[in-house]
Amino acid sequence: MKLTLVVACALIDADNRVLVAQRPEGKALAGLWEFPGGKIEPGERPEQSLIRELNEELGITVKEACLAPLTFASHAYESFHLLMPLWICRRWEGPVTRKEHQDLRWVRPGKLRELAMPPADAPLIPPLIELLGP
Ligand SMILES: Nc1nc2c([nH]c(=O)n2[C@H]2C[C@H](O)[C@@H](COP(=O)(O)OP(=O)(O)OP(=O)(O)O)O2)c(=O)[nH]1
Repeated sequence: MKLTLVVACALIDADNRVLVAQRPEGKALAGLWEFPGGKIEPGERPEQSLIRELNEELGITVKEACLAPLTFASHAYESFHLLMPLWICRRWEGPVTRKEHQDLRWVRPGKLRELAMPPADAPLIPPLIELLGP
């Protein structure tokens, strides 16, 4: 089984809402709501990858010191096993802008279950509710 490492981030706003992004048409899991992030490129440290992805996907600049690890997902998809650490971030520079996704939404953690998310993401919701409230 191929192990795929993906880095992801829950951006958190002043009202303790979390940013979720709708995956583009034509990609795997299209239309599902995910945490911004992506695959690590060769030679990158995970935090560097995440900072790059957040800039490419949302147009924001994040300092490494503003990323805090929260939890991780480990999920067997049909063709690979996903290992996905999730960081949280409350501080960034620049406006959050939709660049690659179909749509962006700020949602209370307790509402995440109402969104269609990738199956790997379900276990990430309780730690967010624990941290931020429902
Ligand atoms: N960024 C992100 N990816 C997720 C989440 N949940 C989840 O199962 N994934 C999966 C979907 C993809 O298989 C993989 C992320 O890869 P990606 O979005 O960078 O790449 P992709 O599938 O578009 O494929 P590629 O064209 O870049 O090769 O992780 C999530 O919450 N955020």
